Amino acid sequence: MSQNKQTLSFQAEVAQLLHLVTHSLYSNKEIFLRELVSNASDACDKLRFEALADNALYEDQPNLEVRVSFDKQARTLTITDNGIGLSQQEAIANLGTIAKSGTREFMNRLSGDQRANAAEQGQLIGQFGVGFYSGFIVADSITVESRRAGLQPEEGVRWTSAGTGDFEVEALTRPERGTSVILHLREDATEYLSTWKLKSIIAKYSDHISLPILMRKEEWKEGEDNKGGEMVPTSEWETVNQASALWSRSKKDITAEQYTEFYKQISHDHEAPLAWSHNRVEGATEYTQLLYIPASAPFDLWNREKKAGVKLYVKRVFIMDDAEALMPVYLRFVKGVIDSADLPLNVSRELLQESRDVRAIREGSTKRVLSMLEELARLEKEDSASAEDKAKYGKFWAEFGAVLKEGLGEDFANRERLAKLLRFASTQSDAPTVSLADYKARMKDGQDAIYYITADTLAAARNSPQLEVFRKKGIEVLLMADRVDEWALNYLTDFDGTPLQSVAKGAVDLGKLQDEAEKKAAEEAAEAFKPVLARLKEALKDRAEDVRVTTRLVDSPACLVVEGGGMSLQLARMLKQAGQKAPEVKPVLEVNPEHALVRKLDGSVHFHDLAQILFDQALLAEGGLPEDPAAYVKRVNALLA
Ligand SMILES: Nc1ncnc2c1ncn2[C@@H]1O[C@H](COP(=O)(O)OP(=O)(O)OP(=O)(O)O)[C@@H](O)[C@H]1O
Repeated sequence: MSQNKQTLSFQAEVAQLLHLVTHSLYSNKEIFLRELVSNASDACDKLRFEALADNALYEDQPNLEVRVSFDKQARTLTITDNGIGLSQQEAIANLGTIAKSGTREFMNRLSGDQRANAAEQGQLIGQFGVGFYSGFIVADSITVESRRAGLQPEEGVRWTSAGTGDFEVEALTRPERGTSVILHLREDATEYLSTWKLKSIIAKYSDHISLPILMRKEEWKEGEDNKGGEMVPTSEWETVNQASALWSRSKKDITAEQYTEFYKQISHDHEAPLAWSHNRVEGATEYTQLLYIPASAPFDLWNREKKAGVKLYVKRVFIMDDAEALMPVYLRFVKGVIDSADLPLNVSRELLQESRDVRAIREGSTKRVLSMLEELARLEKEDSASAEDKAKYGKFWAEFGAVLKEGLGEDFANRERLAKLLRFASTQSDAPTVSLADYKARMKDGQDAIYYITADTLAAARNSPQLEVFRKKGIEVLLMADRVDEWALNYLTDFDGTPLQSVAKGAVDLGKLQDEAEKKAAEEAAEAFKPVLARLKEALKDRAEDVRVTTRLVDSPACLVVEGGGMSLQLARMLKQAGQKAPEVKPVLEVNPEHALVRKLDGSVHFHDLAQILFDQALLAEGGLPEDPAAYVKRVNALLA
């Protein structure tokens, strides 16, 4: 035993993960090869990238490749790459902890659902893949031998583990750069000691990998002593995948399965995408884009700092993951690859921000994503579309609609296209399926605005007193409860020539929707109510900007509104909750002179208390809280007693 051998423990999460991998039944064992080949390919990408700055890293092996081989007697399967390799410290750090976010998500899912039985857990592993640790699905021990590019041959490392709590590392002399992952196969994994089997798995999962994957050629060997013959490996290697980056191939040569498999590989998503778009763009800026719309939102979608999902390549050379300059923030859910023919290979993130080519790529890609979404929205209404296709836009909207709305404030150039993609719930539709065009088509004669209300929840929006008169007159109101709505709607003042109007802002003007008799009655009521209004104003002068008579209420005594250009009470509350500065909004109290409680005001000895109650109740109905809840309760109780 070498003197420098050390035994180290896995990070607790890794030990937990390995326990799962080795103790669950697994429906899809073969994914281990996909994961290991993908790591090998990533390691080659990293070498190519580092070598841009230091060509010597190629040493005497400029052709990057992955080799897959096996030894039937020893029961080992080996995946070797001549990529970047690992130093001893890197082996300890990277193979002893959980690096990738996909694996973390997988762990979260499992711990979030303790009821899942072993078989279901196994299925989850199959769908997600757990990177390097997938090797333990088929191996009872794994040896990794590696040497980092640029280090001396004697600075190699051997890492060994039986997939229990710990692993060993020792120094190794390894002349060739790169990594070999040697799997010591379990009894029940003998099937992977077969060229045919391995080739078929590579064809299924790894065909699009842009590097050559090599295996030994086989030849027929007659059996001795009348025993049957068999195929045996020769010393010659052959390439067993297409070895050209998927996106660089012609569309017509790529099947839907290949597009889907590629998506799963780059996104770590186990679900098939909703749509993709693959184009070669020519002209002033040349690039290839392969962009996908996922079917489900990742757990961290709300994090606007979250890395974008688009990988940047320059002439097939991988440059960086998460190239945020290539996609606007509001399209951060899009996954894919952009391969530029114009950018310099040594482009940095900083340079990307300033590049005119990148701006052109971002604009082109944004348009492409919007076209994909428009196509999904079109299919939703297309009679001849399959049920699955029809459901796609609804699914997209449920997962990503709120993020797309950010675009209204972020991407002025595409605002009109975005507006057409919006969907809302409304007083006529519980499901968020109403487009602004649908709404317009249903507008009443004489209606000259698109009405909407924002609230903390859909239920609060639906039950808001502000809607009463609209309901009475059968006018549809869009209901909005996404946190982003209020902000986003600031940027959308009209749709197709019709203004959008919040029913909680400004005096309600139903314009031509009110008949003459109604207008006259309202004016008379307001006139008769003037003295009471004056007293209300005085009683509430610290709390309300103004008090006025309204026609928007039918069943409720009062409601709060803000003046036309002001910030809604709901947005002000949201900002406060988020710890941000919000201006003090003094709302207007609108009262319904027809309501019994309001009529009671005149001549009541409790005038002051009733006025406060009226205000507090309007605040409650609108989703807020009285600033002094105890005082409110006391006043109500005093009147009830
Ligand atoms: N063949 C390899 N060559 C060099 N480094 C490797 C190799 N395989 C794994 N590693 C290192 O081990 C780390 C952990 O690998 P693992 O497959 O668990 O996650 P990952 O590859 O980081 O995740 P992702 O698949 O999202 O990129 C890698 O990030 C890499 O640093």
